[in-house]
Amino acid sequence: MKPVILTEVVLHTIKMKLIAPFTTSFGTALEKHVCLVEAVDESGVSGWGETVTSDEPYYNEETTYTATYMLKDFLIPKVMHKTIQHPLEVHDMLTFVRRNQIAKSAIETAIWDAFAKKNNIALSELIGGTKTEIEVGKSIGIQSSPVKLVEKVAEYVDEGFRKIKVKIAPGADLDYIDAVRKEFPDIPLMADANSAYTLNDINHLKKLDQYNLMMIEQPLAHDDIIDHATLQEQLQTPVCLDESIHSLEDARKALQLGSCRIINIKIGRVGGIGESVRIHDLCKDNGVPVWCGGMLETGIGRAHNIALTSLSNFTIPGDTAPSSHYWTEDIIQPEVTMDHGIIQVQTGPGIGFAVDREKLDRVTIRKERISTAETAHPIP
Ligand SMILES: O=C(O)CCC(=O)c1ccccc1C(=O)O
Ligand SMILES: [Mg+2]
Repeated sequence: MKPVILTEVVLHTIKMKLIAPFTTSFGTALEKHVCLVEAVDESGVSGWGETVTSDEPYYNEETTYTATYMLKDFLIPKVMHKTIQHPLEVHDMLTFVRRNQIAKSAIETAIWDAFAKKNNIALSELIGGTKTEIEVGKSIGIQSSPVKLVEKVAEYVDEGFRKIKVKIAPGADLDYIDAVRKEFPDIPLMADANSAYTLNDINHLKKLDQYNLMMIEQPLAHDDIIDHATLQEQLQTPVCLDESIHSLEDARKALQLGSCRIINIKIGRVGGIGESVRIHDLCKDNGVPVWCGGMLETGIGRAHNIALTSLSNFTIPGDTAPSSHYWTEDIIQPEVTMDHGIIQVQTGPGIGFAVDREKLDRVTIRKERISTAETAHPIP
């Protein structure tokens, strides 16, 4: 296959308003700033990536602005003008910078898209995806009351979503789940705590076992895999890890310790598509199912998620809901749409969606071009 050689990277910083506020145990998001990374190959082909960051460092330590800075001063200079034989090489090229996985993922995913487009192959096919369509779930933020939540769940079940994920936090947990289960005894239902509990809450968390949940996602600290193992031993409900898994090594250790029975793979959180595929394969070899989490992405991040989810061990519906659930207008053509809870995997080259330049320009607040590998810092 033809290698990629980047001659220019364009950073499009955009601001988009969410159609509705999204509340988790760490706060409420009303709008998002993201940096879209356009990686231009010497052939003129552009590949696209997205910093799936939040505006504040509450989910993890990164923000859109820290990610943009890391990209400009360290990560892009490292890959600029290099001959990249295959995008699987990019992960290791970027390990000279510690952590900053979302920033790394933004340029890594752009290179995957550029490489796939240059070689006229769908991203899904390039990574070994076998599914032609994927099942989708809906992640629902914390609502003002259990009644409100039940209304929302009813709406999304009617729309055809294959899984309902409810955000929980102390004070908004058992009553909420109880109300949903009473109304919907059989739907695939799960809870996501975003690290809102500690092991002191173990007896409280055990009460969730009566609701036949598919899993509880990240109940304990964002940086923990030890206490999660203790909790999993005492819970019937499978524990799923999100925040705690940043790499293949983290996943290996969590599985070895028994910290979870399911892993939520987010491309941004683990530093890109290469590492996502490796974690998928490890889980598959160990009989551990995975699913693709969401970060309220624009169409670009959403497109990467769809391609990734085409891998065979993504057996649980993900959080990749259609564009219209987040934005009045997405920046890709066509937008991501869903039919009875199913999204078709794109078959066109790369991510298979085109960036709508006109719509992009309307939400752009800054545009910077980088074409040199020179920086203020020595790059090893
Ligand atoms: O994109 C979606 O719809 C899922 C949103 C979601 O749950 C989420 C959004 C922002 C930060 C963390 C999370 C999470 O999965 O924990
Ligand atoms: Mg989560």
